[in-house]
Amino acid sequence: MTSTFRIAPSILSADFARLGEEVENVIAAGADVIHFDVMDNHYVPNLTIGPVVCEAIRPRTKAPIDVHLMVKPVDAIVPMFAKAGADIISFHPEASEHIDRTLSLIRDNGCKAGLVFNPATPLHYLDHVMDKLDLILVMSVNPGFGGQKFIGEALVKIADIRQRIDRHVARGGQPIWLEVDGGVKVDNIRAIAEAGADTFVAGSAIFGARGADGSYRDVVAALRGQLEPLRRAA
Ligand SMILES: O=C(CO)[C@@H](O)[C@H](O)COP(=O)(O)O
Repeated sequence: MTSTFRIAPSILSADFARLGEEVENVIAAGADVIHFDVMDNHYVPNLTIGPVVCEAIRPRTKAPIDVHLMVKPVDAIVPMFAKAGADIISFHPEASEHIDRTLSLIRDNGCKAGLVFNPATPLHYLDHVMDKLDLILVMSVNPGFGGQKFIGEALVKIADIRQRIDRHVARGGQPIWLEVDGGVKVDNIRAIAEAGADTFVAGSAIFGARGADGSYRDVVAALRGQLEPLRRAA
């Protein structure tokens, strides 16, 4: 069990007309990471935001910007996001012709590198690249939209990846974040953490729960509160 947990609001569910303010508000509310969903209407059936938006929000926070690329092909857009201020860039293995090369490209551009697993993507893609990973993202919904229901089978995959990461670290490997994205709520975050995740993306659960004071403090505190007993037990 890890003692470090990170809350990563997905700005896909934020008010895009006030995006800079929304980024500042969730970080002020106690979140750790800004999760930035990039969809191309090709790899996934939706279209969202690109490097210019990343560049626009970069000055609004010192928190890491965690870019989740749901695009195909991947490589051409990596340097653009690095230049726009991304800290972490992750992509789907099915969307890259050369996974090892794309991971190197991300790190060579000064960012941390992540690989993303859809609900039906097999874990063998991890087999030869653990040394090149800083983050593994498990999708607990099919990618493309916020507000979907958590797919329970993801817990099995999280537990499997947790074992792989722990074995890797025990052999002297670098730390790797284990992030989960899709349908994460106050009522399931503890079970997700118990399965082995340490980083939790939440879109509708956070941006749909602005408190009476106009802030996101209560919902971020409620998510963290669910994790507190695990942190003490670690
Ligand atoms: O990448 C995606 C969806 O493709 C996610 O980041 C969603 O934006 C999460 O939204 P919620 O399920 O938390 O509402």
